Order: sequence, then C-alpha cells, then structure tokens
Amino acid sequence: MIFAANFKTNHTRASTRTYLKVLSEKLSAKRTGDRVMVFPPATALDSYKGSFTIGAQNAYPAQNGAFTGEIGVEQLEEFGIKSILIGHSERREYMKEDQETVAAKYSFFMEQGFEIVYCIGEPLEVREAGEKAVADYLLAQFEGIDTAYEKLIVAYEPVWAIGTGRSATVEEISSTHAVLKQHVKRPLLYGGSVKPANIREIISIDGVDGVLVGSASLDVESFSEMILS
Ligand SMILES: O=C[C@H](O)COP(=O)(O)O
Repeated sequence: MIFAANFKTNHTRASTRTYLKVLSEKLSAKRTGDRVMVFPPATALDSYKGSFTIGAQNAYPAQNGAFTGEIGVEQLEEFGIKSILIGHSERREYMKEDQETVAAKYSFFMEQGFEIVYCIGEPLEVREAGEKAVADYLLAQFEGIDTAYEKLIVAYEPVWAIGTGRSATVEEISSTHAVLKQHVKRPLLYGGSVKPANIREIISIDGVDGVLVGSASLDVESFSEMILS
C-alpha cells in the first residue's frame, strides 16, 4: 500500500523538518511493504533521512535555464529527488496546465527516469452525467501519456471530492478503479477527502493500491494514524 501526502501550499521548511522527524520515528511500526511518500512545498525540499520518499509537487520540464520562478531537474538533483506529481487538478485549473502541457511534462520527466504520480479526476458535472461520461473523461486524460512506463503511479482524484470532506463512495471508487485498471497496469491511488475516519474502508477496496492525501496529511499525527491503522 502506498500512503502519499501532498502538502500543497502548506508547511514551511522548519515545520516540514519537524513533521518528517516525527513521521520517521513513527514509521518504524509500519507494515512491511507499505510505502510512504511526502510531497512538501518546493522551499522545503531537501535530502531528508527516513523510510519515506520525498517528491516534488511540480517542476519545470528542463534540466535548468531561463525559466523565471521555476525549479528544474538541477534543483531536484541537489537533494536526490526523483519523484514528482504531474497533472494534479489544481494545476490544471489554477495554473491552466492543459493536457498537451501535462503530457509534455510527463514525457520529459519519464525520459529523466523520474517516478511519476500522474493525477486524473473528473469535475462534478461529469460525475453527474454518469459512469460512461466519467470513464470517457478519465481515459482522455491519458492522451499523450505512456501508461506502460514502469515508474508510473496513477492517482484518481475526483475533483469534487478534493478538499470537500466528502470522499467518493466505496461504489464510486470501486467501479472507477475497475475501469482504470482495465487500461493501466500500474499502481492506482485514490485521493479526495481521505482521512483517518475512512482510510480503512478505502484501502480495503479492490483496485485501490494506496492513497494521495491532502488536508488530512498536514498533521503528522493524522497522517501517521492513517499509515499505521
Ligand atoms: O493531492 C491530494 C488531493 O488533492 C486530495 O486532497 P484532500 O485530501 O485535501 O481532499
């Protein structure tokens, strides 16, 4: 099982250091075979020691160069970071990353040998249009994406469940993951209001290989509780 924390625009360098120190102490009790990944904000990236993987929430698809405000591979290599989130719905929405942009970023970091957590998810109006509409929407988000890449992890995050406190139902997760598993033979995470109260139910669903957690991962006790539950 993969437990991934996406801090988004939360935590500082100091609070991330404290968080990871506490997390590292707790993870000695985790089940063998579970993986823990933490995606802190860029200012908190560093080469931390612990039984977790540190990943970047984003990076510009270049080794380095004249890309004001961006970080590239050079800045990630300094800390030995080789995992990255790509396609998160918040970047598609707020940073206007369209499918072409997302696919180009994916191809670049795939060529660099990065482990990629590739995020997909439908808006509420698509969910309300029915399961076929959801399947069509999600499969279109694999346009330009090499789903055979051995370092690919997919995260299914229905947009309407992100940050709302209302996760998708067991039936919605089960049926959607079943469709995705027909097309992608890689680990498949669920994200969208995962928290200690629903984690057991969600990771017990067939086709769920882990979770990508936002809000409920910001507190190390909460994230640890989900991992160790
Ligand atoms: O990357 C994490 C997802 O956006 C889920 O966020 P959330 O747990 O706050 O709903």
